[in-house]
Amino acid sequence: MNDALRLEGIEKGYHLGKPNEIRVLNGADLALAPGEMAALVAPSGAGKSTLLHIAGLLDTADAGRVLIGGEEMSGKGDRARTRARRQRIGFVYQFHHLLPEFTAAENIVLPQLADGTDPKIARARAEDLLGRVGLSHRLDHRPAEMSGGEQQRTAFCRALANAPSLLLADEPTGNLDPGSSDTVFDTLVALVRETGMAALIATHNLELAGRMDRVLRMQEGRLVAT
Ligand SMILES: Nc1ncnc2c1ncn2[C@@H]1O[C@H](COP(=O)(O)OP(=O)(O)OP(=O)(O)O)[C@@H](O)[C@H]1O
Repeated sequence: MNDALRLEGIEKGYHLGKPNEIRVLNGADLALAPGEMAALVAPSGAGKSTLLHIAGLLDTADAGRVLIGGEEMSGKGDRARTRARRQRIGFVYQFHHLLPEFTAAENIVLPQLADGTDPKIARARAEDLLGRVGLSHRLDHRPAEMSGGEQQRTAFCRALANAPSLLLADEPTGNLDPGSSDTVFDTLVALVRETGMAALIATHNLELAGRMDRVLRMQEGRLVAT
């Protein structure tokens, strides 16, 4: 079976004008099997976000290949990358980035409508997903009317709206206090396990990382097993 995500020889630098070139990724390789959950642990500035953005087709590498479900994405144009991002990849950020003027359910309906799903089916899926993370009573609340943990759980549901095969999360509980971070993280893990997605989750929290199938570190712009 194809890997859910495969990175081969990824290089990335930021060119701020000589002599200020920063090399962040320097031949990073990764193979993530379907259903596998891996943690990405590295100090601040090591390049976790850069790697996740490249894997999530939000940014392009200077060199190397990105394969999603066995399909090479590196050379593809914007339309194909956008479609792959919408259908096959879910992304969770440290801050929820929910649309403030829409309710929790609407935030999960919208990406489905963008993908051509029937509105009734989209609404039913939003209700189902929010129910699974214990938010059936928050369907029609706007983000400002929810707690930080509730907002982040809604953001997880939005990432899963179009049933992607790969979830990428950039410190998904980094913005929450330690107590709610733990329970919200548990919710994310349960949701990923239930759906059988592969997931790559950047976190500073070693205890949370230890609950994944595998923990990866970044060392000199490469990924290494711990
Ligand atoms: N757009 C950019 N332009 C220039 N430099 C950048 C840019 N984005 C990131 N960098 C630099 O690249 C390096 C890696 O950044 P990145 O955000 O990937 O690290 P990180 O491991 O995710 O850090 P954190 O844990 O603090 O979020 C940092 O030194 C950062 O300053």
